[in-house]
Amino acid sequence: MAAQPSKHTPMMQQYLRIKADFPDTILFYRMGDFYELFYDDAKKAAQLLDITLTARGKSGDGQPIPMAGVPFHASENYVAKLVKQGVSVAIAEQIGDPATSKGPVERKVVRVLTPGTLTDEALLDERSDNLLVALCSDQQRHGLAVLEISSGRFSVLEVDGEESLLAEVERLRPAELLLNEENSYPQAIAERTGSKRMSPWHFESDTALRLLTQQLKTRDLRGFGCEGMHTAIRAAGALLHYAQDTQRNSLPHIRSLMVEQPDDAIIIDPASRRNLEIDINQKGDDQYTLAWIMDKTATAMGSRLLKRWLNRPIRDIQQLQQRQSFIAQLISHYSAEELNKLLKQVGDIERILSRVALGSARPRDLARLRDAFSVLPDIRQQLAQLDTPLASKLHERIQEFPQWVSRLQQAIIDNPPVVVRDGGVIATGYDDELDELRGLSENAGDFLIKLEESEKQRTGLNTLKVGYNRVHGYYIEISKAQSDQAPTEYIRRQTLKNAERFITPELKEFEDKALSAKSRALSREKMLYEALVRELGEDLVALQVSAAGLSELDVLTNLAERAETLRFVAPQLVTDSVLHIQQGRHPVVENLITDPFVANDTQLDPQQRIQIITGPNMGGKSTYMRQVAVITLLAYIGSYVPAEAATLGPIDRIFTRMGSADDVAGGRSTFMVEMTETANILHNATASSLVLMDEVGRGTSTFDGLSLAWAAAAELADQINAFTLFATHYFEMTALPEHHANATNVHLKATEHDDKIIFLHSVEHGPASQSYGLQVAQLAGVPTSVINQARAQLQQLEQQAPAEAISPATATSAGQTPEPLTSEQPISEPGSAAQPLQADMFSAMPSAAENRLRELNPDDLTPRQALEALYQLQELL
Ligand SMILES: Nc1ncnc2c1ncn2[C@@H]1O[C@H](COP(=O)(O)OP(=O)(O)OP(=O)(O)O)[C@@H](O)[C@H]1O
Repeated sequence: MAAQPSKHTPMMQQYLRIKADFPDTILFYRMGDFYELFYDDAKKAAQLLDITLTARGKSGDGQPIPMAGVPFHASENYVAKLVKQGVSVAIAEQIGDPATSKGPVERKVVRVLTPGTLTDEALLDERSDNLLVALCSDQQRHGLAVLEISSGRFSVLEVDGEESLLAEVERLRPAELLLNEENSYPQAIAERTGSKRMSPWHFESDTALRLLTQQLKTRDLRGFGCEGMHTAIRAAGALLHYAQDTQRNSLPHIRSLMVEQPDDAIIIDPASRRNLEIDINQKGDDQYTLAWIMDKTATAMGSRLLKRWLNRPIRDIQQLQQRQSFIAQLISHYSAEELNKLLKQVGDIERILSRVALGSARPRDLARLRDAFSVLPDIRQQLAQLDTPLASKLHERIQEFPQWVSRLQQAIIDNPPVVVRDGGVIATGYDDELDELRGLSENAGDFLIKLEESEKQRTGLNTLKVGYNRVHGYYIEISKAQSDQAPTEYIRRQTLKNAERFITPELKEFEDKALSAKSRALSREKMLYEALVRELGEDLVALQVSAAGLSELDVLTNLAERAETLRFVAPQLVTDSVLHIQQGRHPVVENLITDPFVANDTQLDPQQRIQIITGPNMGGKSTYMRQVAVITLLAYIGSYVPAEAATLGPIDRIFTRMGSADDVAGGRSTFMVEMTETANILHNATASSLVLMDEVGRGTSTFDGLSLAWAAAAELADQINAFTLFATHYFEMTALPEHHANATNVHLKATEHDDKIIFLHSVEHGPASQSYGLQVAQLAGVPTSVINQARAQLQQLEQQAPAEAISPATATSAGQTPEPLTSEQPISEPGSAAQPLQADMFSAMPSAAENRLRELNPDDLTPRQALEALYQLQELL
């Protein structure tokens, strides 16, 4: 990039010296009222910030130096924009005095802002976590360290295999991800916005251990329960070093290390996380997500905790039951509303406390702490009235800080300004010396008026005025006409067109005192303020524990309010392997539609493990399946659920294979995405998993798709035995229960009236009898001419229908008499036999493929065999 530093101007040499320490960071180099950026930094910033790229002087090789600049006063916005795009920024300020400097003024990097280490309120989204994550791997074992620097929460975990790793990264959504250069990662990780590759030495074991024990002030890490977690500890070391380095701070608010065990939580893979729209919808914002409906928390810290809970449902039944009984108490005591009001006054003390720890708390932060602390007694009083173990725990964790309430009330004015720099933060009466200094500078006005009066009288000059300007300080002004009558002790300072200005020894002495009093008052104020922040920092542990307790209280209060408002009930969490939901609802859809929501039952247990769900498009299949997952997820964060009753057994993972989108970035077709997700489910689901499959096989030809769908469902029913909801348009799939006793057919009911389809959205036993594809197309606005043509085509196909049923299970079993194809079946006859709705595709197939397909019995295929068979078929075709 740059030529030899010595060939440059002294200023450029200084720039390059500083830049050498920040190779992967955009350097903002302060020059007067601008921050200037050079070389590649300038090019990159010009592109990312849409600012002009210019050039300055010549570098050693005679080439102009690319340059871009941003005005100093608007820099915050530019920095925020860069950091949001995953770029780190270092800010070099002038720290030397230009008047006395020989050569360029001394400059130093005073702040480094990286996407994962932000603490400034203005740069953070208050209702989402902003995480720094480091990753270190040893073959299939992946260690992750996670830090939220704006709260001090620091945790480690280890997972096996790439799928689990991707699931964790998707859950955490790090703003910045530090990767060990030595390891190789899938594209979704390596090319994530905010990924940074670091040299292996950062991940060195011994250094990690030393750094961690120093930070946590312990001899070893035994007390944290992370023995044997070698890769996670190495990641934690790299992370801590990076955070300390960029913050230039010892991070005193990081005092503990939490270990997250994967088995403690229900695992949700990335695809399911997207499909269930937990706190981000498929478009990437939070509209109509589960969090959107569930989050009415009073504080931003509560909102962040709720999202963490929703993204990581837990499996500890005792803990969940404690949450449930706490919610029950809040409801029966009508305390949710009152608590919500009090918590609103608490605000986001979690982030404020970390700014206290980092020494960057602003005056308004302290005012907010003062207001927060003053409601703690009322909050504790509310808690004391509740009689559950969790209420007692929270009562214990949330402390009162009366000493700080009165101290902050005395110290800080009611509505302090944003920064302490210009003063006016510390209240009168808090410090005598400050009051005296302020008195001196504030009484200046009085003194000058009095001086003007007495001088006028003494000299008899009626044009005499006392004034002040920034260059010459205080002066006495007399008009030109009277100026020759000025007393002899007046010393001339400035001659104007119509007046002369003078100074007197008395005025000079006053000036010295008044001006210095002002700056002394400011520095005294700053000193007092910093001392206050430091002292608060000494109580950090108790304050942080209370903040965490308040966040939890906020989430539980919110869940109680939501349960009441949205008519939820407490689910029963049992150890039996069942999933029984009575009159379940989808909380988001229910709140979005204007028609009444049709509630539905779900019955999955050892006898009925898999539901084959059929019904027309738009009938409500996806909504029904998602509602089961959402109810499960809510139950496993301790929330009440949208149903009349629910009994849920242990769940280890939630899988969904729904919707279909190309992975253009990853170079995978719709079908490939679908199959990858299906393979993941078949490899990882267990008898305690909840599996939702929607239209598996849709992305390929009918027979490939059907065979695969059948094979996957059979595997789930027989081998895996997972709780499975399997929605399909392949009507042949409704024959599955004939072959698998634990499978059952249900369908979404619809009816026809005047040639129009009416969706009833109720889940009924048995397979659907009609697909209504044309009616739905009509409803969607497909032109009548096209619908008519399609109807004619359909009739023709029906007439050509084969004399053989084509369900994959019957394709090989000879001698079965199939039903003729028709679209005029009665609607939803429970238990009616499978009605093949597909046209005969065999006739259109090359015979080799046809023979191969007829040989297959997907019932007996393992997932791998099914995939292999599919590829063979594709080749044959
Ligand atoms: N239980 C219900 N009560 C009331 N309305 C519902 C219900 N379920 C679904 N709906 C309405 O029907 C619409 C379509 O539902 P959904 O997407 O679940 O249908 P689908 O059968 O999965 O359709 P497709 O097969 O085309 O994907 C929803 O957006 C909602 O407006």
